Amino acid sequence: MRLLVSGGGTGGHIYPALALIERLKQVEPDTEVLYVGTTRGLENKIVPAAGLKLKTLHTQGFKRSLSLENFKTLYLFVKSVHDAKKIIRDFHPDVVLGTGGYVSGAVLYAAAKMHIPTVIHEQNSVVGITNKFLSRYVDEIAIAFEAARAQFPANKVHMTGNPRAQQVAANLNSDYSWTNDGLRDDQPTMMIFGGSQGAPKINQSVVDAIPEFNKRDYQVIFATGQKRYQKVMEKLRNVSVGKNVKVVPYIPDMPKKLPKVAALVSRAGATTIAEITALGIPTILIPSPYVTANHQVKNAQALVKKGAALMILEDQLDARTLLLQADKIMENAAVRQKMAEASKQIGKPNAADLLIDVLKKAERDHQ
Ligand SMILES: CC(=O)N[C@H]1[C@@H](OP(=O)(O)OP(=O)(O)OC[C@H]2O[C@@H](n3ccc(=O)[nH]c3=O)[C@H](O)[C@@H]2O)O[C@H](CO)[C@@H](O)[C@@H]1O
Repeated sequence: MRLLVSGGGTGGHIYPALALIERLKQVEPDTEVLYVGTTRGLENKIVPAAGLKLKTLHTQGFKRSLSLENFKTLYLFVKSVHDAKKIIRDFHPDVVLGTGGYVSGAVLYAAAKMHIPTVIHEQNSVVGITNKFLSRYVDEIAIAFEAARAQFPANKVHMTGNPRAQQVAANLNSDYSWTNDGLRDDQPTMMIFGGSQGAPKINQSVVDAIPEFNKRDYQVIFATGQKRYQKVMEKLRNVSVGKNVKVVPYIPDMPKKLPKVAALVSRAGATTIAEITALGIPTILIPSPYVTANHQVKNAQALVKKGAALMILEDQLDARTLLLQADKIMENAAVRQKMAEASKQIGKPNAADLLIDVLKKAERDHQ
């Protein structure tokens, strides 16, 4: 299959696309892929690192209020659609897949206008603005939360789950050793990160909790977010960081590390949730309050209701609440076991295969 993929901005849109590509190449080794992203997003780092060809377009989001910037956004959209058509003509894909972010709006719109089979993947329970716009034009729509179904034209929707789930599930027997990070393999390890970019309030709470974490019988690996690392390191200048705590800017090889994690503290982004539930990782979710329609709280509640996760709302987050919940999970293996079982019940470990079926359907129906 010649597949053109577009999705960008944050890891939550990029990793599902990469997971799908990895699986497609396994089942169809002669697959050719081209990735189209934005000039500024995380994809500029992650996509070439995965050995894929990347082309970029210059796009930006609409402001919700009336603003002159919106004229520029409109201009950039029209120009991006024009540039996307050229990229599509040169690559001549069999199918075009969009995984969200403004750039996929231009690319999928261009492809639909050129009568090329199109599929979008929505990772969230509340549909993103780009996918909502595209839903009129594309052939098929794949979702990961049942709650998204009613927000799309019913005849196009397929429940697939998030392909990242299948990718991490395939690594279940990872032989990763924490000694690579200066930690030990004989202590339970808690991983902490605030989504793909890090989160200031989570970072501050972890910094404040480090003197206590130093005394625990468990380990902590904490990713600050690439751009927030310096700031955290400045705050830690006068704090001693114990041997059982490791602070890094970003964790690039999650599929290898996640199966070795005893528990996780994270935002409630859709892709993180797909990973947690595919592996059954007991988690403390701290939903981002800065997202459309507070959708991370809805994502998180789906797990909390089933006993698969605990939740701390951001306005209640500090070192004390974090430590309280962390100890509850990390100091009791039976609690972790129960949460893990509940979590696995929600997981969709064959999501990539189901999405490939949808791509094939779009291709077939065009013939
Ligand atoms: C603030 C915002 O708009 N967040 C949205 C964004 O989240 P964002 O991209 O932050 O979050 P997600 O949780 O969906 O995905 C994060 C991804 O980054 C990975 N990761 C994270 C940290 C790290 O050090 N290394 C690493 O590889 C995680 O394993 C995961 O695969 O897109 C998601 C999917 O549309 C939405 O649900 C989120 O609400």
